[in-house]
Amino acid sequence: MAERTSLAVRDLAVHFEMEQGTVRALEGVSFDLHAGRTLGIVGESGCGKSVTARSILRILDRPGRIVGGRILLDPGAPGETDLIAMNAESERMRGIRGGRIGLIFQEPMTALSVHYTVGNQIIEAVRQHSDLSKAAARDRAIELLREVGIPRPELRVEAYPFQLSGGLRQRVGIAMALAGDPDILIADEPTTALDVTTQAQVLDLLRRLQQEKGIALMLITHDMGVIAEMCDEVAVMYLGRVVEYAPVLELFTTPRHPYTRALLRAVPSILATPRQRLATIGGAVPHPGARPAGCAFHPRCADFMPGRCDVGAPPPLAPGHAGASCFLEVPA
Ligand SMILES: Nc1ncnc2c1ncn2[C@@H]1O[C@H](COP(=O)(O)OP(=O)(O)OP(=O)(O)O)[C@@H](O)[C@H]1O
Repeated sequence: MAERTSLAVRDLAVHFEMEQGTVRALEGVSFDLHAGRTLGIVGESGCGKSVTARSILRILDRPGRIVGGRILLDPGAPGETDLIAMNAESERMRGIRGGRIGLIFQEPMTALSVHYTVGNQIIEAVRQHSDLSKAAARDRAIELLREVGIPRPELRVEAYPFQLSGGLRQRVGIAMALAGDPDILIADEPTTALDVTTQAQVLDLLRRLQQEKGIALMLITHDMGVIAEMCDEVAVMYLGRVVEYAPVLELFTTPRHPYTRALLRAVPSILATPRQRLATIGGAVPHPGARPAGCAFHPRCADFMPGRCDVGAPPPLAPGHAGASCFLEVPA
């Protein structure tokens, strides 16, 4: 059966207008999310992973602005919708945010309030995206807590977030993300704040939910171990661009972009110690406001070709096709 593309991001560009000038946080970012599959987005801090997620959900922080591209929900289907063309605060976009597309944060307290019980917060989220009565929504909240593996959910529904451990709180965060019955989930570093054992449990949970529900999952991480364990395809980002896109096995066996190779070299014991965080690679990521000419990675690149890589930008990737945006891929 042909896989269904749930979301297609095309040539997404995001700018932050700062006093010091325009920061081009994203430039020409393209990728697809497919039902039942997981796309990993990986790269060092500041490469644009969170800005990508927040753009899809239309919750970009000011002064961030989407200045180009398309974000197509159900691309090619009769109901295809470009999320960029929608008013971020419109009722329809609010329905999509948390309804069709759920978001799991690194720190679950970003999504939870300290003032209300977890039950009341999930009930509220369920009711925002359905016509259920309060009593039926409460039953649904208990069912969601059970689904995410919270023991004794009929008691825990009355707990306040601060009464739960970090791991249980993240499970509640996942239950909140599932409250609108989404078919697309965006998880932004969902396990970074957790200890190693809890990380493994939360990743298992995400994988199980994704497979059972056929969800299209976009998983943002720094962590090549998480990528290896969880993802079908991977987009490697550097300074606001996707520099390599590949099926996960190809990425680890035949990485094509020197940046991907550097990331993998920085985690030499990847197979021995999964979930190890990326070590830093040589040099620092430049600020997007001071993007180097040519290929932005050239000052740190082991394969730098003077007169080529510092002059023109390598051709961008064709969306959905494996490859690297690098002059090594292009005949001289
Ligand atoms: N609120 C903001 N104001 C100004 N610039 C911002 C803001 N948020 C993001 N940026 C710019 O966008 C770039 C990308 O940020 P983003 O948060 O997407 O990176 P990231 O890859 O998610 O990093 P991390 O792994 O640290 O979360 C930043 O380097 C910064 O220049």
